[in-house]
Amino acid sequence: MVLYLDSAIVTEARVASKFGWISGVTTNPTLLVKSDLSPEATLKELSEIVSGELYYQLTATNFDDMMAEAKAASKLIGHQIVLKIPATATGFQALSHLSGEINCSVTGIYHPAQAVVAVEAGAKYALAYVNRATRLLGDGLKLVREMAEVVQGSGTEILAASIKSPDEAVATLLAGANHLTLPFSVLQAMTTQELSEQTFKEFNEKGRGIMY
Ligand SMILES: O=C[C@H](O)COP(=O)(O)O
Repeated sequence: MVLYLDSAIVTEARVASKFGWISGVTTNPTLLVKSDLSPEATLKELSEIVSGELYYQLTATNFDDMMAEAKAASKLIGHQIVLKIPATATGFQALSHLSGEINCSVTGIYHPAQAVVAVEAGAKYALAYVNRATRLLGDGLKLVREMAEVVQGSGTEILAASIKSPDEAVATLLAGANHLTLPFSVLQAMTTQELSEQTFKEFNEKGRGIMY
């Protein structure tokens, strides 16, 4: 399992990369627009900050433009790129042409059948939007469970996104997701528990180590 930061804010990526346990950054058009820099400058900066994978979501909607955008993004980001390709008929066609040369994921999956096509077209990752699917379909965890079952044994792994809390992150992994991408606030929240803070305060008040 790996954890990614789901953000295009350069300062967040800088802090998260220093955590030491974040394997890359996922972006999408609405995250990129929140950056102070242009999408190109943001992606360039992120590629320098992050040592692992950097996800870029295609915005083109026809096949030829998707291919051109994929090549431009690949040139800009380099070997760290993972393309996020929309789960549409044209997207799957683009995926089958691109997956031999660039690491690709399929994004915006709302039905396990789309995950089956993602496998056949060569996706490295299939993305489930957990919270969004719960809001739109009633049960995002069921979607994750079914996707995990249909891709089992293939070369495609489930990357879960749209996760709003540590509880939802854990439930998503228990439902069968292989990897998670999380907003900065959720990553931070996952490190902090009031009881842990209290426990170590108590130890340190009652005893001492070699330094203090
Ligand atoms: O790129 C996908 C995002 O993680 C979706 O998250 P959201 O549903 O909060 O926009």
